[in-house]
Amino acid sequence: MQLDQIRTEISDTDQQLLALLAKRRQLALAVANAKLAQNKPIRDQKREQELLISLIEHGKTLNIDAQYVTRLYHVIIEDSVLQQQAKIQGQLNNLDRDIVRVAFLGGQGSYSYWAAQKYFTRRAEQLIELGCDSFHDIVHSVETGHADYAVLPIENTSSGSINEVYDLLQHTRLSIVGELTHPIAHCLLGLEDTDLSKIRQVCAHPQVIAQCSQFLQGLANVKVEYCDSTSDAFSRVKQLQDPSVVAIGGEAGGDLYGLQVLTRELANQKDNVSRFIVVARKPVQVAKAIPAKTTFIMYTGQQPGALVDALLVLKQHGISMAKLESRPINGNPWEEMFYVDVFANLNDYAMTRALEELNKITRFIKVLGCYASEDIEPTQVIA
Ligand SMILES: O=C(O)C(=O)C[C@]1(C(=O)O)C=C[C@@H](O)C=C1
Repeated sequence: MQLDQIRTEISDTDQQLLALLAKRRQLALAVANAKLAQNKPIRDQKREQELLISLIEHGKTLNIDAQYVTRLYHVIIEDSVLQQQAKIQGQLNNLDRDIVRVAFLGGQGSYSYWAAQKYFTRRAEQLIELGCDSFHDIVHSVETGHADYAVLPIENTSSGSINEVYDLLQHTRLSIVGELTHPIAHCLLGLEDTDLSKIRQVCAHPQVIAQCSQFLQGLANVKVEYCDSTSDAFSRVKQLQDPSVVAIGGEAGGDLYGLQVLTRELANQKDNVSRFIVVARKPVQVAKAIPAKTTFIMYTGQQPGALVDALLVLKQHGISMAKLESRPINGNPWEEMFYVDVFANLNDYAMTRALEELNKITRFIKVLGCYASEDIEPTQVIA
């Protein structure tokens, strides 16, 4: 066969694969409704294990190795579970809207832009993108009704918590209605004729600079320019048309600005992932069929053992904590507000009781939201 002929067949095969994946998605959505009717949880790890084992076996007869099958399967199952969750949440909260207005940091190509695309592609026909210059403006645009949702980065595996976002959550009446994680693969990006040895200036967002600190320390005589967002860094490089000026950001984002990848994997940690939260004016309920997280803030006071006592309440009700963070309270030096993420639905009996008890022993407590957990653990195959 000629090269062109073979390629045509490959393209045809890929189209068939896509059509089959689309069909599988539709079947998964039908399963979601059947499960709701039968009061069953969305995730069924036993079914996943059986499927994966049988696929691995079948793969062997087709000369497809187990690792390849497993990798593909993880992607397919993650999509299946997230599609089902989004559909059920949409139905429960009457969220099925054609057009949503979403505020996020930066413009097209910023990491927050991709996170917003990823989250809402399962939830809306059309996105109106409202890029903002600061976290404050993002929150404000939802508070004032200019946007329906905001997507905000809250933590990163390399640079840790994003304090500015935590502080904004303390003072807003918005609720957390969703979360997602997004891999952050930092690259050095520049104009086509950039010579790595002649770089003079690197443009990046402060969070990105923190996540790539080790790489940046290794660059001698290079000025680091702080930018409002990753997309701001891209547009500066594009506008300046100076090959000695480069940006740090994601490859897909840089591509939108015609920038070339010069080096990859700049983050201090290999697994560089950011967690984003989605906030809105109205809280949502999470269906029982879906694993939920609840986030609340509390001020315990400074008496000895106050935090331990509060955490013991969670323990006594069998509630696991996903994260504990503390932030200073404005105007009260050395006093701390605690932010607690727990694996629990706000409507669970245990969670209701725990909050009642916490209410009695803390000086201040406020629920920031209850939302579907999008942490989809890969299917475990028991050897
Ligand atoms: O069969 C089901 O119960 C489904 O929900 C479908 C499916 C899948 O996509 O294969 C997805 C999630 C479950 O954990 C198990 C399997």
